[in-house]
Amino acid sequence: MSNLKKHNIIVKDLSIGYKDKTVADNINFCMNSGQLCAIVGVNGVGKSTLLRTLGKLQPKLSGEIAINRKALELHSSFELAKTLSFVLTEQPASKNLTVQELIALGRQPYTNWIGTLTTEDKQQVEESLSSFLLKDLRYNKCHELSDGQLQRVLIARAMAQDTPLILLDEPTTHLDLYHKVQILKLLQQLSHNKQKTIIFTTHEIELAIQLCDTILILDGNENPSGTPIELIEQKHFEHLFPLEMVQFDSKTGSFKVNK
Ligand SMILES: Nc1ncnc2c1ncn2[C@@H]1O[C@H](COP(=O)(O)OP(=O)(O)OP(=O)(O)O)[C@@H](O)[C@H]1O
Repeated sequence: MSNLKKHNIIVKDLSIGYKDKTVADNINFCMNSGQLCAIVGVNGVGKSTLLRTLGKLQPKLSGEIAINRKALELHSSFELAKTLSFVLTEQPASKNLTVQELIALGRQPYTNWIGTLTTEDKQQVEESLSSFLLKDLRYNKCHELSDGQLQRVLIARAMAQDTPLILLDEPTTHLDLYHKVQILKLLQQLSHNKQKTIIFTTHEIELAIQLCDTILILDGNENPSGTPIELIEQKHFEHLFPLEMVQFDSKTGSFKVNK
């Protein structure tokens, strides 16, 4: 079942990008278990590239990424399947499965080669269905779901995988404000109640300020990280967007358009 040990991910002097192109460098942060963490920054600054690098979906250019004090590249695929789960916004495959079947796939790292679910696996699937408000939808096909419902299913599958680290690429895209808040609150509960480290990329900076424990701002320079209050006090949100267009109000933690 859930592993309540303390876990962390530490990144030092990380440089990310592609063969002939450095997308971002000078990335340093530490994120601990029980924390909901957002990666924010303008379009194209490298949020998804960083998330994919943290998930070992693409190689780093240089620097260090350590999960539980062990370098990411030294974790075997088998070990990583029990250490981190990755939730992508677009999930093309598996939409013909029912909600329950898709969530049960999260148990793959623990099952035998024909995928037989043990009592513990079934309990974990039930808990995930319940936590993400999916019990009434369990026999629905995934292609019948709304974007918000499908997003909950994909996160529930990651919860069923029961890894200490969960990475999500823009989990609130295409959702209305209510459903964005719903997803982020469910992620917050999961991180706090189950001591997971949950890191997600987002453009919802104001919601991240209200709901996250830690934020990493990719700004192409210092890339500061800290609690929302620390980052506000240090005025890091003020220069995120061109001042003549958008200004940050540190009293309300929100952005205002210059008319
Ligand atoms: N496969 C790739 N090969 C080369 N360059 C890429 C590749 N994928 C992305 N890039 C480039 O890397 C940079 C960072 O892209 P990335 O998607 O990480 O940014 P992002 O901050 O997530 O952007 P957005 O907020 O628009 O989703 C961009 O300049 C992008 O064009």
